[in-house]
Amino acid sequence: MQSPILQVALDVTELTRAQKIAEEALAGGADWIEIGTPLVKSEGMQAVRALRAQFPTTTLVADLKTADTGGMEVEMAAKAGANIVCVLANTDNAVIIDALRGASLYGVQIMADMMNVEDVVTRAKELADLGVQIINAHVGIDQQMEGKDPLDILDKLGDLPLEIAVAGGLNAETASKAAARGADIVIVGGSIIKAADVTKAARNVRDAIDHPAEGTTVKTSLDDTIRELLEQVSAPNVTDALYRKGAMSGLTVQYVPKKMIGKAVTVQTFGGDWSKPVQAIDECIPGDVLVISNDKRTDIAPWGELATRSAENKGVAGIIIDGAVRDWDDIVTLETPVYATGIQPNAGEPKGFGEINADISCCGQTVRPGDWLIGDQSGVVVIPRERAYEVARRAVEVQKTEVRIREEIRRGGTLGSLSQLLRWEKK
Ligand SMILES: O=C(CO)[C@H](O)[C@H](O)COP(=O)(O)O
Repeated sequence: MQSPILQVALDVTELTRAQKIAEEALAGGADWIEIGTPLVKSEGMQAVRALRAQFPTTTLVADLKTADTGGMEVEMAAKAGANIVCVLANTDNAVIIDALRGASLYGVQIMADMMNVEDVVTRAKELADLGVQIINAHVGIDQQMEGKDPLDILDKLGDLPLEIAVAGGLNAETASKAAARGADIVIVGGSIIKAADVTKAARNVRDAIDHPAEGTTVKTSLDDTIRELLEQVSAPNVTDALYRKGAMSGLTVQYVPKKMIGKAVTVQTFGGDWSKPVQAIDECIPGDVLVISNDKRTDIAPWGELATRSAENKGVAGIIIDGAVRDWDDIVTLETPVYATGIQPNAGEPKGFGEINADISCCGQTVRPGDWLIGDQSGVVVIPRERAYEVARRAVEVQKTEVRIREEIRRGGTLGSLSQLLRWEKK
């Protein structure tokens, strides 16, 4: 079986960074270079021209995701130096036909991106009949964050006698599976271009697709998957993934012996009444986070060392109190993260006011039972339970992007120059 082509997608917004990444990816065994949609939107056809000048003989793919003016867009990309132009498969046939006219006039090929196509087999056959040369079984980046898998599309297209590309969050392991399932072109973006060592990451994928293997898939529960993803990231990564939302404020008292990740068990109590907070410990399962609203009272504590010890016995991942905590000298000898807005020696009476597992307001955020929390030395971020998987996936992408930027800073760049900060100021 012939090895698939490895196409590396330059999904960055700065041309100078893209050029360096392309050079490193080719050194690691990439065959084709894709001018990714973010790059072409940020830099225009100049990105294609610059990469053509830099790599005169490399196959360049312009991922325009054309949805209209097929011929015109293909002409622009072809004249700038592209060999293959990507159009959206679910656009009207009029666009595809015009793109194909342009392609034949300027000697380039058309790759049709199957994102959002319902019946992929029927559409792929139609496109092939129209003359499209390459079908891309693609799951877009936002779709990946919701758990969609390009290998499912590939499986449906696998038997068709067409040139098939596959893309969408592939890494060495999944790229190898794609090769084993017959992909002709394996397209990889993030897991190569966000690596500190792009050459090594490209080489890993190259080796993986040169030796295709199905491997074994271990099925894990959704909660375990979310937890595994959040283990890889920081609280700042998560708030970035939430477009700078979700951070709790005022948690100036922090004991963080380890990162805190877990689902909320919420408690509303009043004026230091420690009855509901202590009862809530018994409602927790290992890995939960206790989130307590003391009605913003920092003059009286509903939580202390004995409660923390009890929570630790139950495997609670951490405690957050919008209010005061006491016994701090002892709490800091334990192993459970505790966040609070104040320290105060006096507790209230255990009268039983309040509620367990109601929606509460805590440190500027609404917290509902089952929402996810991540806490580290930077603070605590709340993740709405219905978006937990998606946000965790996005946070991992934020974290991966930082890996590469960190490496570029290590090589002597500055954050401002690398990201061309001034260019992004709102005009
Ligand atoms: O076309 C794209 C996004 O629309 C990407 O280039 C493609 O999905 C490959 O990148 P990644 O491996 O990061 O998903």
